[in-house]
Amino acid sequence: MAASAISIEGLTKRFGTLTAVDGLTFDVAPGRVTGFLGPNGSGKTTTLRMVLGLIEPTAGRAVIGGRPYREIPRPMRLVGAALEASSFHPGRTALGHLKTLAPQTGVSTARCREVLEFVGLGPAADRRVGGYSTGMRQRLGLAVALLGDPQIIVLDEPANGLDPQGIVWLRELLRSLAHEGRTVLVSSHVLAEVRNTVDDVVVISGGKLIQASTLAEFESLAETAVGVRTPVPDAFAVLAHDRGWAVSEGPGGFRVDGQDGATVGSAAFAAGIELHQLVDIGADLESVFLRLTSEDRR
Ligand SMILES: Nc1ncnc2c1ncn2[C@@H]1O[C@H](COP(=O)(O)OP(=O)(O)OP(=O)(O)O)[C@@H](O)[C@H]1O
Repeated sequence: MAASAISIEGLTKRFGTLTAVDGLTFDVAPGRVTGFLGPNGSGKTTTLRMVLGLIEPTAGRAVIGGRPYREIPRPMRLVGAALEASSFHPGRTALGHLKTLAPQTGVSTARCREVLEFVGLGPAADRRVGGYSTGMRQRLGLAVALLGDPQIIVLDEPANGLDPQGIVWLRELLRSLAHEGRTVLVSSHVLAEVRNTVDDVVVISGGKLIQASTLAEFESLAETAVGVRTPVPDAFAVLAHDRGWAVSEGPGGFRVDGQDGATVGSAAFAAGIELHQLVDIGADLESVFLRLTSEDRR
């Protein structure tokens, strides 16, 4: 397989006068989980629908394993996708649903049962999907995606409707799929939801690419901060003022933005200021995400 499992070049989709996806170019690498991030309505689903050959691009192209989706023979053996969790026939059982997909995927009924077990739907395999919770539908969507044991997995907001336990389970599952060398592309409008899951991020806003990098590079855009507790807040406030630190005071103590613990600790020590707590507060990635995606880049 080519170095990038999914390759998107100048991908554009217009609906009338609305440009939903605007000249997107990025690659998705195998062996990694890539988060496809953007606010509601930023064009994620439209992009994924083009990747999966469900709608035609207005311009540009998307290729999977070197060819457009529609040219892949038995695509479900190469690419597994879950776009909408709600589009299952409510009268069908989960097993019945997978069995209808088995011939085109070239898999057995045993494989259908196996994959339902794998996503935690074993006990519910023979129940009608109409009675499923949102989380169960998400799991069924995953079962469909994984049915053909594909190398490339594309999931649209798979964490929606999952409870916290389900989210942890999903995270482990996606990590293990990537660990096996598979390509995992997963969309979300909630950065926090995927932050512990993804290796790479592709961030879009208004249909345009904002950032495509490793998560670590993305995190480096965020400013660090330090939390401080001191029995002598007035003295600390004077020190912060003297140093020109951006400081705010809350019920839990001070927050110093843009500094690290070593700088603040040394300065306090030199000034003879007693500290009872000094903590590095992790980079505030959520605010970077909001800032990047709310700026008007159109
Ligand atoms: N078939 C369509 N006809 C007209 N407009 C559409 C169509 N599909 C999507 N859009 C519009 O394109 C824009 C992007 O929608 P899209 O569903 O791709 O965003 P999204 O990032 O997936 O959002 P969400 O997180 O809410 O699912 C939106 O303004 C949407 O209303």
